[in-house]
Amino acid sequence: MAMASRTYNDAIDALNTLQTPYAVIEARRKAGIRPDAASVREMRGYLARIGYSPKDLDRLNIVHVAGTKGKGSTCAFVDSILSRYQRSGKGPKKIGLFTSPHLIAVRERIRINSTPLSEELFAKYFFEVWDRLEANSSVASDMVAPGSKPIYARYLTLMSFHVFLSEDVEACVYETGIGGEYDATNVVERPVATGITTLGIDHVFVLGDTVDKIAWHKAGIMKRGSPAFTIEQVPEADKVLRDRAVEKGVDLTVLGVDPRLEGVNIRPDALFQKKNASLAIALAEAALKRLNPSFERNPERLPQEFIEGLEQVVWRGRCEVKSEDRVIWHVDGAHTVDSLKMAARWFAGECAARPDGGPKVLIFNQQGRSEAVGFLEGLCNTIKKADPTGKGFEHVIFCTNVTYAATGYKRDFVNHQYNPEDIQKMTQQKLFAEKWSSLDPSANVMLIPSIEEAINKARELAESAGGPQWQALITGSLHLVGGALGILERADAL
Ligand SMILES: Nc1ncnc2c1ncn2[C@@H]1O[C@H](COP(=O)(O)OP(=O)(O)OP(=O)(O)O)[C@@H](O)[C@H]1O
Ligand SMILES: [Mg+2]
Ligand SMILES: [Mg+2]
Repeated sequence: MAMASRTYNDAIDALNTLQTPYAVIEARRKAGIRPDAASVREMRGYLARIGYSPKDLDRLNIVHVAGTKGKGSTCAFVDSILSRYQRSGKGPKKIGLFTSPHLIAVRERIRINSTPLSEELFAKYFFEVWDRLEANSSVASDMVAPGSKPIYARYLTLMSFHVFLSEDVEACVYETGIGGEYDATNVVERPVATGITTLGIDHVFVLGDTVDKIAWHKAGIMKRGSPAFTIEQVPEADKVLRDRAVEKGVDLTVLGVDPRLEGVNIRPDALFQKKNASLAIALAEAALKRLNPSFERNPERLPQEFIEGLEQVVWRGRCEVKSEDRVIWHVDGAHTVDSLKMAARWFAGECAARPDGGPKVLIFNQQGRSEAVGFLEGLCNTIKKADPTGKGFEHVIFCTNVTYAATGYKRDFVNHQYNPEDIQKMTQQKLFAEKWSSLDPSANVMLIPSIEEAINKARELAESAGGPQWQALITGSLHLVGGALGILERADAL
């Protein structure tokens, strides 16, 4: 692709061409083609094309995190703890953080010292990788097809290595994309530590439909010579993790909630988050030990840097509250059965603390996952049960992930992986609406095409009703939540 102009927007447009189109995804699904070891071999080939070997990645001192839920939160905790050591002059001078998916803009997936890469630097590194891939298009052709480019998520992973190596980052925290064994990030051979967060069911087509199959994939990031940590898991998952650790000769520690968290203000104040925090503590301790041999773990209490790092972490789009004149918005990007239960409990708790609050409104979407209809029952029942009057959501809005009514998607959210016709016809949302009406016939169920219009609808209803502030929950998809935050903050929110 010849490109005269090389702005951030040009980079995002070029990146979007690397998305696997919906038709190809469907064809693969039908043929039963799943990622396998070829994906990591391919990443090694691309690394060679941009001038690196997997050994170069050792310089980055990577903490590698896999899991079904809580990866991003755990990574953010580790990053935040390391950054406190940096400030006190006892930690790495530059810290990299690689997470997915993005909430508001693609560039937030690659951070240095907790700050998303600037648009300028993103564009610069994006096109450097692009040019190197083209200039060396036949290098390592035994590993990867000549002239090819990595698909979207793999391109960003590749680019992150180039960014962090070019910027002399001294420690990095990496979140896996999907799974572990065959994930693009698993090109990392010598991490400083690996962590596996809570396991559950997600990405069934790629990873399998039972938690033991899923655990097998996630365990693929554990590496001999690097300490591995996980938190208590359901027995089937626990067994697979332990068996694979033995097979690989890895020292795996299974952690309970860290008793040193007593008195530390973890938000939200929920067990799942304390588990994420406990895992993050162990990972940060392992990383600090590796970076600074004089670092000593204190088994009695957490150092101040840990406490501040945990209490002051910023991880957007998870359990966020925004109060407006007429509506209190609760925003959470949960999008699996288990995480939606957590989000529902959190919202129920917030409402219970406000017994005089107004009617409850739900804005929900989950695009492209047919099983998402099954997410609704738990959400509906949790809210009903938690309310002493038995009232659930009085108004329920299903919308698409299209950001704006007039201008459509923000560029960073263009997604070719979904069937455009389904979005146009709101096929998925109609299924949600039918299901909800059967779960709660008294709810006012609405179908609204864009996020902007859905938010405005809730505002209008609350405005015309008067009375106490309404209580809204926006959940089901990170794209929905990212778009909603941009609208609620009337800005790009980054
Ligand atoms: N340990 C956990 N167990 C269950 N739910 C969790 C856990 N940690 C976080 N969640 C829920 O999952 C949502 C997503 O959290 P987070 O971004 O940390 O996960 P992730 O593993 O990075 O997810 P993704 O698959 O989207 O990358 C949060 O909003 C929260 O409600
Ligand atoms: Mg996921
Ligand atoms: Mg994530």
